[in-house]
Amino acid sequence: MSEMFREMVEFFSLADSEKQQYEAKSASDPIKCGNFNVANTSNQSFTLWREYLKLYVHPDFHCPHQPQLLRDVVQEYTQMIRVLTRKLIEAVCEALELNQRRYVDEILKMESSFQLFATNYYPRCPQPDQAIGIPPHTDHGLFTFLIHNGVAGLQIEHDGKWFNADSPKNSILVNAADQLEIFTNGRCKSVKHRAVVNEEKDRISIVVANGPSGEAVSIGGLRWWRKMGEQSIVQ
Ligand SMILES: O=C(O)CCC(=O)C(=O)O
Ligand SMILES: [Fe+2]
Repeated sequence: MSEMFREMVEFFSLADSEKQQYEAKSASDPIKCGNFNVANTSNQSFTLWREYLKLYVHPDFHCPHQPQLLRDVVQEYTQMIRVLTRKLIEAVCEALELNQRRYVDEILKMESSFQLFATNYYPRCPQPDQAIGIPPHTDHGLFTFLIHNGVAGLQIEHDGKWFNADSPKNSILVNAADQLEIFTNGRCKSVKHRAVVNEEKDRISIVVANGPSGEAVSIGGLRWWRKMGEQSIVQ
């Protein structure tokens, strides 16, 4: 993990001219970075205090050439996360008495699953109450896996209130995401969260989002819930 944080610090320290080639042009760019802008969501305007790098890493792997070791560490880490995702989906199927083989192998197609690697760099902010790292949102995919450099910032919404949700350094925090909520027909709720910034320390978080295969989506689960006499949470 510490190697990955080192590589990420190195990436964000690259000259702007080097990073510019990856500047986000469209949402589907396989490698994209960006920084400090204003976001408008649900009639609210936020000043975003962060720099980010996002990579599509599975089924096709994309990564900048610099810094040199980045490719290897991202490849190793995301491969390990795919194994973990599969185990967690198997556990969810077991708990809900869904046929694992059918859902994990045939429908979710974890071998060709979609995977996104994202790093957020939140420099210390002179006016933390006037800015935000990332505004409130839920993540796409089945699960997201989050690690950070030991600086607090993640908050989770529960019953309309925000709570600090900082995991210990060197641990992986797992969040349920949108397609898991659909797949389980609402039993696992996609967690609404945001990242706040602080005046004292730079923060880095590394987030890996794992979805089912692009061609599979989690429709299989829906058919199952309908068969069991439940109304699906999506049409
Ligand atoms: O930095 C964090 O703690 C949250 C990051 C996040 O929610 C995201 O990248 O989707
Ligand atoms: Fe998120």
